[in-house]
Amino acid sequence: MKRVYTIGVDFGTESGRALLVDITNGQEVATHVTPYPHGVMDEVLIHSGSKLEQDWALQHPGDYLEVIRQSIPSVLAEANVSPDQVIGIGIDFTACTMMPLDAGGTPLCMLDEWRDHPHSWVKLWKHHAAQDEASLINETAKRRGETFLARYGGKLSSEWMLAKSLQILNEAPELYEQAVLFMEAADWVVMQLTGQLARSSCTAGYKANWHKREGYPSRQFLQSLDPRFGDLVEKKLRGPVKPLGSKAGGLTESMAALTGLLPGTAVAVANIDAHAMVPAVSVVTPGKLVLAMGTSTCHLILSDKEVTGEGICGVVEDGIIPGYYGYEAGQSAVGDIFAWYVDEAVPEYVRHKAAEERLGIHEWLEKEAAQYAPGQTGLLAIDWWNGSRSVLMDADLSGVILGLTLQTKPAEIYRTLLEATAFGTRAIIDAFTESGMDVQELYACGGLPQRNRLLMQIYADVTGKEIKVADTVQTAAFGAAMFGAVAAGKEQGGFGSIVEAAEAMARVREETFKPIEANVRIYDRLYKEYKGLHDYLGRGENGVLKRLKALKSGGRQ
Ligand SMILES: Nc1ncnc2c1ncn2[C@@H]1O[C@H](COP(=O)(O)OP(=O)(O)O)[C@@H](O)[C@H]1O
Ligand SMILES: O=C(CO)[C@@H](O)[C@@H](O)COP(=O)(O)O
Repeated sequence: MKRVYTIGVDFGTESGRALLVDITNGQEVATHVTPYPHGVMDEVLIHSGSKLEQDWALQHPGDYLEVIRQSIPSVLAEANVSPDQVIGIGIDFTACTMMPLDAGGTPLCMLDEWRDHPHSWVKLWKHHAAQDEASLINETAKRRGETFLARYGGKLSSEWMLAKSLQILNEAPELYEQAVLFMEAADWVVMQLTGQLARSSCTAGYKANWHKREGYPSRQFLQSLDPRFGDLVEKKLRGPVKPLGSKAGGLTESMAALTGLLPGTAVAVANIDAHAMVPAVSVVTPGKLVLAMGTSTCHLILSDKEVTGEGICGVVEDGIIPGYYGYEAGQSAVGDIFAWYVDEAVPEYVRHKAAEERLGIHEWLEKEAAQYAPGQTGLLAIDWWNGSRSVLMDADLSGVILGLTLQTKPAEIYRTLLEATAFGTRAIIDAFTESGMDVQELYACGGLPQRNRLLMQIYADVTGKEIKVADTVQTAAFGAAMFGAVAAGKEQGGFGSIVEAAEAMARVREETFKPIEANVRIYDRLYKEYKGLHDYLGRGENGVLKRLKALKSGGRQ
């Protein structure tokens, strides 16, 4: 019997990777990573070298095509698989990562006349410079009693499509006028692969406030933000919204030539990275919270009921698995906090010791940090290095470390940062539970659980719950590959639904992380302190973090 395969391509924050998977048993046959040549632009713009303002984060769309050009042929070659054995492709992306396009679908930043304008580039998910627009959107939606607001925890994020689009209108009306479409990078890549404009119900639902029955926010609402914003949906967000799991189209001749695949190969409607991981860890039913842990963490859970509440970044019907309401919450920085510490704040002697012991800096710090018992560092941190997505949805908050002394060691700080992110996750679990959701089990996936065992034990101890870990190295790409198999359909050797695909392909490791009772007790006490500080600094009782930010940006508050 001829073996058949699918390819999942995961577009992360720093790089993109392709994964070739055997459909019959879910075996990961070959993988290839392409770092983005231009990385994340958060200081200066390429070409002109002009300085970017605070909280900007841009990307180059050409880098996404580079991933396709390099990584797909590489996995085909490594696996020695012939193109006719690959029945489908699925992609997943960070989101909301959006860009303005001209009438031909070319990103404005790729045109000479616009390339020196920062607003012409891809705004990466962690571009946080649209907080003023997000605040206006939230106040206006609240005042008008817009029904969509409750589905997003009562607050839309500065990371999302409405805020980012409104920022373009406010700061670059001439560019806004010129843009024929605004598109999620996820959907743009699918358009490059298929030549078809197909927006994903997942990207539209979670990031552009689209609803299966109600559609996007109304013209009247958009107009009330700015009269020029009224036609955002008809003009710039136009295009069919297709359900997750469906086929967006077939691979074009030119993309077939570029990738080495056959023209017409089924391409799935795009997915968000974190959301693709849910079926990839075999979660297709309610009660199981999936932690997609990488640069940031997304928390995803299914339910058969629709509830609303603080901390829920979005609830979308059929948004993750058809037939269920999919819930998302998140922490805007997790791995990024650890990376900040390692890159910006670790003393030279740590680098020497790690090199002497032939360990990476993270690994050395993890080993040393594991020597401390919970509470023994005397430190406590709040994980807002990139603002708070859940539960406060406020990009203007910043990180805090409490309890430093002259004796504090780098490994103690590192441990404290790991703990802070675990407390942030516990606050999200509490918020879900308070909203009426039953969180029974935790499933961890993404890059972090594979890399840092101490982190996973801390999460088990802080949450008091056993954690199952994905048995895939590239969980998001694996999920995307599963959707590729569903888009190909049964006739091609694929699957009739994502649930069938999960039964055949997905798995978790046998080893789990179990809470250690003595640690749980101490972390319960520390979590109370975290929550107290979280509410004091985050809910307005003491606005010092915002005042510091205002001072930094030259404000006089
Ligand atoms: N051993 C480690 N312990 C903790 N964090 C790590 C370790 N190694 C890498 N990281 C962090 O993991 C993050 C990358 O996660 P990954 O899931 O691979 O990427 P992405 O989120 O972009 O898909 C980076 O922020 C990096 O700092
Ligand atoms: O916000 C979402 C998903 O909703 C993510 O794309 C975003 O947090 C980025 O994820 P990574 O941490 O780069 O994996």
